[in-house]
Amino acid sequence: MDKRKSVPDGTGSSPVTLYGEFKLVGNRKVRCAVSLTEKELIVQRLTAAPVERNKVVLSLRDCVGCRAHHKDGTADPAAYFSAYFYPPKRRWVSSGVSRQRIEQSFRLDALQEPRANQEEAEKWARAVRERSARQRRLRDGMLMSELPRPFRMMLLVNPQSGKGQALTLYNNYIQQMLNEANVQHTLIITEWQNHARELVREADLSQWDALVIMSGDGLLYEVINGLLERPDWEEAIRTPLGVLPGGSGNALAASIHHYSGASPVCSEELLVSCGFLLCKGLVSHMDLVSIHLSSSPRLFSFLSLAWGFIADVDIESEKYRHIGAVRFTIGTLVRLASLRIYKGRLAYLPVAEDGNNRTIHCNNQASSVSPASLLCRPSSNSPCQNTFYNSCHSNNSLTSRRSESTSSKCTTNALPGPPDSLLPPLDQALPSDWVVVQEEDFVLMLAMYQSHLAEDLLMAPDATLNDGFIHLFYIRAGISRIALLRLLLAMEKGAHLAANCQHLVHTKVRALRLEPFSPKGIITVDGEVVEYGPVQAEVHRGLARLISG
Ligand SMILES: Nc1ncnc2c1ncn2[C@@H]1O[C@H](COP(=O)(O)OP(=O)(O)OP(=O)(O)O)[C@@H](O)[C@H]1O
Repeated sequence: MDKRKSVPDGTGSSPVTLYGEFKLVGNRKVRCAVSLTEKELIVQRLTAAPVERNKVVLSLRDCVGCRAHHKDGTADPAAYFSAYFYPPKRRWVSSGVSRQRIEQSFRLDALQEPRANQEEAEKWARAVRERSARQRRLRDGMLMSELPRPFRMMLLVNPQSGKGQALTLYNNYIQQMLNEANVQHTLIITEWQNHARELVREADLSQWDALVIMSGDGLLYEVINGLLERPDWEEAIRTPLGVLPGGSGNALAASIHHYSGASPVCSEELLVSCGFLLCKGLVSHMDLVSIHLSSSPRLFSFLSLAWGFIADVDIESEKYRHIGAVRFTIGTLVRLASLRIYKGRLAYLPVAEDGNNRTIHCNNQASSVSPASLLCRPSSNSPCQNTFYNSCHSNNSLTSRRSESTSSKCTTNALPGPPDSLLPPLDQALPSDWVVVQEEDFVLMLAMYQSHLAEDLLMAPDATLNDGFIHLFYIRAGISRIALLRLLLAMEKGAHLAANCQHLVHTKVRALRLEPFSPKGIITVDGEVVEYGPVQAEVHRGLARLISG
């Protein structure tokens, strides 16, 4: 059966390493010539019709799994093997491409002995799996790290996320894909806010190869913060994370879909795409950003920090949650109708030309620091004269600011998680190499570390998973409603940066500080409301690991 021959009408890209002739499951009358190369599974029906019409060539890059099986409790001596593919296919009704499931199942009955048929089926299933794993690991000529097989996954599903359909989506799409890929998973349905955070804070992580959420971005925010609250945070945050879109925004899911090189898709197609990437199990590093607020503990963020128009729309549209992602459109129109100006002070540490930024001690002296050295208290002898405070408020005496700051502590050091080497305490003046934005009237401030802010908002088109940048956007006051609407519409395809709008500023930074002036307002981190008031942030390049295909 295994004749190891070249198939004369193969694709010619690589030689056939395994060949067999089997019956097609579902149509036993049809026999097929099945050839396996290093890159493809080629199935050719042995009928009189012209060859090209009878041939299916499936790339092993698109294969999530292959298994051998037989029919229990029957006298049938045959064995079977089934391979599962999710190739990108052109849509029928609209332009674009989405992944669609193809199963190829074969019946092996050439031998009398059921055991011999089973062994042959297992040999094929193993060969398909091994070759598709090799194809997965080699992406763009680069060797990617891969989760072990089979991998054990904790899958946290928020039944309330989005339109409340995450569990149904799991049942309809994901369960089957995970079984096909032989991913062992334990399903945990979250029951209250912070349930996921508590679970991962206490979990025995040696039991899991990956922690995956099926929800909106809020549940991943909980998982990341839960991991970084552990005493063993350094090891814990290395646990590969995964996302399956089940919320209304699904920004990280849309970002990893975008990084995979795929074109925009609708929600259910995004779910299949992310399910496929999850089954492939390729792991990359992902940037995290530490966030300091006045009196709350330090937080970690994987997506965004927002103030002004976008934060308001996100939170004010919560009341339309039942209608899904359309809530953002309605929220945008409502807020546009009564456009607000947000007053505050914004400063940032730009990305240095050489790509490196100096680090500071708590006393603002520039040098590289060890975590232990950050345990110091801020010095009253700061050498930095051109500070955030004194450059913006010349009537505020530096001395009085300094006396305030000497009472503050470097709060990061008492907590688990990496120390922040670029940030002085929040109530202390900023170093001289920070840029202070001259304007103090804004329509919005948005710091992004991934490409998408929502499924249909490509905010930072050139962002990558671990570029080490905070992509800082702000829109100055004075923009007309119509110009703002045009910008927001352009964001859908990431065209806003080319729109030449004088009011929009985009820059790449390592750290930032925002000090809103109004006593009330909304600040969001990864779409979740946090304490309103002064806030600062620093990026930690590649701190987390994400299954991203
Ligand atoms: N069973 C539950 N009941 C109520 N809230 C929950 C439950 N499980 C999780 N949560 C909370 O729901 C909040 C929203 O979740 P999530 O962000 O994942 O969904 P979403 O808001 O619909 O999606 P998106 O952020 O994409 O808009 C999170 O803060 C999470 O803590």
